[in-house]
Amino acid sequence: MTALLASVRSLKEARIALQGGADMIDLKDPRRGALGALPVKTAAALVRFVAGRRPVSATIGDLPMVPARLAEAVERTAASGVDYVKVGLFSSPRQRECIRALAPLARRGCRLVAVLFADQRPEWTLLPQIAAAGFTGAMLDTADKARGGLRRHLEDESIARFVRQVQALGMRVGLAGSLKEEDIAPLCALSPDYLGFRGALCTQAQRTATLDPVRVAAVRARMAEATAREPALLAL
Ligand SMILES: O=C[C@H](O)COP(=O)(O)O
Repeated sequence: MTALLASVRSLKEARIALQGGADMIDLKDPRRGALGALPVKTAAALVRFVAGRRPVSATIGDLPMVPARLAEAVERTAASGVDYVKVGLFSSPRQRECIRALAPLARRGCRLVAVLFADQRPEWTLLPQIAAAGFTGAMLDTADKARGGLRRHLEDESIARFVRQVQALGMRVGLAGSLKEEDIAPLCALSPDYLGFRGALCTQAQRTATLDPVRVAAVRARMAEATAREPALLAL
């Protein structure tokens, strides 16, 4: 069943996401970029607030592909107590070096999720290395939120290949990137583990605005409807 990941930046938003039925609480400051990071103290306070009711993930920020900087940011973020740390693999010749630099952290038990960007010609060939480095999951997202959503940049067939490949490598797979309500059914049909949302959950669909309980409920309802159809689709 595809689960609902909701990106939140405050305690008030975390409460709305929990009450609205989000399955994963994702800590992020959308004003600071696609994977904008919250201060570690704020993240730790949010982890205490969620108190195990749902798994919690957090982003490390839109950082340059410098291995030591990523490793340091992952350690700092993990110290907040989150269950998963999301690392953006932005377009760069140093992506493989960065993945290698994070492997020791994965070996020490840090649950890492690699985020590839649909609007930056993501390299599916990185996936085996990501799995071998011990990452728990891989996600697709978009880096430039002004340039349209995931399905504007990649055909559904290509997204389906990503989902299958990540799952075949034994990792959990998530899809995000300015997803709208109408994207939910076609993407749930691909059976990813997570669909991730921020903009669609906010007032006037502005990702830098505040989570709106009415929108959270609408997305939750669409997800419930679409996931109810998943077993039937799988049986085809
Ligand atoms: O991880 C999920 C993201 O926060 C999605 O944000 P977005 O829906 O605004 O692209």
